[in-house]
Amino acid sequence: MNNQGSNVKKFLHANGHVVLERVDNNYNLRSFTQKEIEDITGGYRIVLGEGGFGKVYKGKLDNHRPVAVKIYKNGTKKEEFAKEVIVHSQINHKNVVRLFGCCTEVNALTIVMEFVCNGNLYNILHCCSSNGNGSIPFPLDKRLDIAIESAEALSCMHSMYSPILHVSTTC
Ligand SMILES: Nc1ncnc2c1ncn2[C@@H]1O[C@H](COP(=O)(O)OP(=O)(O)OP(=O)(O)O)[C@@H](O)[C@H]1O
Repeated sequence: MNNQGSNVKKFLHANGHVVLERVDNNYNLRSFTQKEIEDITGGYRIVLGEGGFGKVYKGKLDNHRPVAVKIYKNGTKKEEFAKEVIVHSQINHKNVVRLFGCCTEVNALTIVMEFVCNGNLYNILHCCSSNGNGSIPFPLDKRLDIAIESAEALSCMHSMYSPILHVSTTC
């Protein structure tokens, strides 16, 4: 583990001990500085969306891999952030975005994760496409596929050593 990686480890140990007592301690996350996050997002140019904890930006790693970068609001508790990072880092499932790393600098708490290219599920389910003869609702068989795949991901998370509680599920 490089020096930066050990910074993340120290941060998670200091702030996430309640969760760490309940999960395997096997996270392998890259550590980013605030400056690197600025570079990855090209100066926070493209906003993908916004959730309860902060804004999500599109970014690109140095190997050109596209990523989603979630910047937590100032005032987010370090313990809350550490808990999310530790739990997310434990999940290894094809239907859950992979966590690549995080920034633990003061007032710059950020996670860097796999980018999902098909947009927001809410829009897919609630916005109809059009074929010129009126709007076409998203097909039922595809809705069922999404429901099944989501349930598989939730089931995997529930089967983990540390039970995961969901406040919201974003797909
Ligand atoms: N990995 C990703 N790839 C592409 N877009 C994403 C990704 N993660 C989030 N987004 C976009 O950003 C929006 C907000 O994401 P976020 O995770 O903050 O939502 P949330 O689950 O409502 O938030 P919170 O957990 O903070 O309440 C999503 O609705 C989606 O449009």
